Amino acid sequence: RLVFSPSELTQTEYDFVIVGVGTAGSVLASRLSEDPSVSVLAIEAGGSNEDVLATIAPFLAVSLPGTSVDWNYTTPPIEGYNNRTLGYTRGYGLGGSSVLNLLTWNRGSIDLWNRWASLTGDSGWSWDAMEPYWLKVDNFVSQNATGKYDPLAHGYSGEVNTSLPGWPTELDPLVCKASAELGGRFAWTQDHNSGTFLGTSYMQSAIGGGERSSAATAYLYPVIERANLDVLVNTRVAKLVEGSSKSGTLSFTSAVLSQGPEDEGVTINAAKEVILSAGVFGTPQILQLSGIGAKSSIENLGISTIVDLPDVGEFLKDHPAVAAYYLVNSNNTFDSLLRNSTLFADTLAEWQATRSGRFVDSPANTYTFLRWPEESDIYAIHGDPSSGETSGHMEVIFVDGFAQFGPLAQPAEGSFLTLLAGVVSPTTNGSVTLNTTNIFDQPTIAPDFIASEFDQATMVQVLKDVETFMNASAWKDFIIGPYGDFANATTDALKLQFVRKYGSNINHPVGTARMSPREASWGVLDAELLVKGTSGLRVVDASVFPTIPESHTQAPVYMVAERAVDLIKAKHLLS
Ligand SMILES: Cc1cc2nc3c(=O)[nH]c(=O)nc-3n(C[C@H](O)[C@H](O)[C@H](O)COP(=O)(O)OP(=O)(O)OC[C@H]3O[C@@H](n4cnc5c(N)ncnc54)[C@H](O)[C@@H]3O)c2cc1C
Repeated sequence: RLVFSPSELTQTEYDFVIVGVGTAGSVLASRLSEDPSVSVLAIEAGGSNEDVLATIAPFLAVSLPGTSVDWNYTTPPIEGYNNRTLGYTRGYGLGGSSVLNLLTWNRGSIDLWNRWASLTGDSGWSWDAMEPYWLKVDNFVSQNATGKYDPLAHGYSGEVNTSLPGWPTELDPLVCKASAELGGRFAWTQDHNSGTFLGTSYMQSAIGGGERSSAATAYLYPVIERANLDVLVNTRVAKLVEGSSKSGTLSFTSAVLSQGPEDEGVTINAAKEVILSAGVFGTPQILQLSGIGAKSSIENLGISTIVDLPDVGEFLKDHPAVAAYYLVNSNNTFDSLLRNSTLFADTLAEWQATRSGRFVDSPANTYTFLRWPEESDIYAIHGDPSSGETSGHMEVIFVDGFAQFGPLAQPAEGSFLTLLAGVVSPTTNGSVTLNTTNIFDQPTIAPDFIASEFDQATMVQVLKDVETFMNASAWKDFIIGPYGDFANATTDALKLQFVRKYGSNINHPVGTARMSPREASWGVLDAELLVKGTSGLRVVDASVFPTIPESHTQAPVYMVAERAVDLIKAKHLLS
């Protein structure tokens, strides 16, 4: 049941206390409460966004950042981006970021999962071992699209509805044609979710029947009335405190719940485990506030270090990206839709009446992942930071209109094509550190985009790849020419300047509580996601990723959560 205040809770102890009911937290709340003998409390900082139209209609997703469903974080000035600050979007409310993300559905490459198995020393994270969890999550509903996907690469009875684009755009055949014309690194790939995230393909998304499928709609809402599940909203976990000590280790099985900066809070206990699923910024913040983190940084705020784990909040990785715009010869891009309120209202009405039309998709239908060319000397200079040959170094997303991404707003006139270009194997590390001891104050989230030479060189390379792709003759009747400062970014140095001026990110942060082998001196969690040096405390969300996927991140979060459920059920002998 949904609960709005800690005072409405009828118990002070539950078997499991889940902190953050976002993407991973919704999976855990749903799966752990499958066993009726188990009691579960899931605590979410935000509320329910079930009725917010833009969280349901896929095309409107781009309007969600900066609204009440967003945490609205801000970064400090980022040196690599000419000391600009960026807004950093994270989902606030049930379903977390799965409710406002841009829906792209990527499983991660074969090498990504095998690398995680090797880094953690646990073959359970390998591509083969994770296949059952992918099948538990994926419910691919575009079965009639023969030739456009690999039927063997999908699940058909998982929880999240997934599909190919439902509203074809004029760009789709042009992207296919340019890919066929250029071949090589740009060649067509039937289905990235087969395991090789390289080449050009149709985008698959977490959409079914023209609506977003989120962790909230797929996992949480269908079970929210279970008698053994309390979902407490509008409440933050301010910190964890030591519960009774088990087997000589420090047991963090009590959580302090708070509804405002002045609220002293109430304490709730977990008989079995506290599971942190507060996301890549919330999880390290709670750990640090609880005295689990780098001694050198938390003691500055007067917090006593209970477990000295220097990697908490470190190794923040995200995909830097920049938008390159082209003016196009067309009246069909979504530019006219955004400028014409009658057309917009009619398109919305069509979606509301029949779940059809342009609003059934996010604004992109096709994209490409690329590796640096084999002959490039980048490998000799920097090595290969990607997971391996099934993973890319860069990505380009094709958007059929002017997508506002970064500081440029949609011009008053003209039709556009946006190429969102970025690095998917960045080597730059950022961090999340506390500013104050209050959970209601934002921590410092410093992604430090393009600080490394590899990331700078790769941003330049992907913009060259954009030009190569757009020089294919397939575009000759469609493209008028590059728009704005991108037209003048004709050298490597000017391209880097362009990135510094307009670069942003694609909202895929991971890694702030990395898993590692239990005995390793690095990392925050062991391979079963338990916080090192503690008992009864686990982390399950994007912060556990030991490396950044060279693809979009939500499906791996769902898969990690599904495996975590099995680990937890096995440990506590649950059904
Ligand atoms: C704008 C945007 C676009 C994206 N686009 C894509 C895409 O197209 N494809 C893709 O694969 N991925 C995309 N992503 C990334 C993807 O959505 C995330 O990787 C994934 O959802 C993260 O899941 P999570 O469980 O780690 O965190 P979240 O889903 O963010 O969940 C964390 C939850 O914890 C709650 N919380 C935090 N602190 C506390 C606290 N102290 N107490 C209680 N609750 C707390 C939060 O409110 C939130 O509900 C996008 C993300 C964003 C923001």
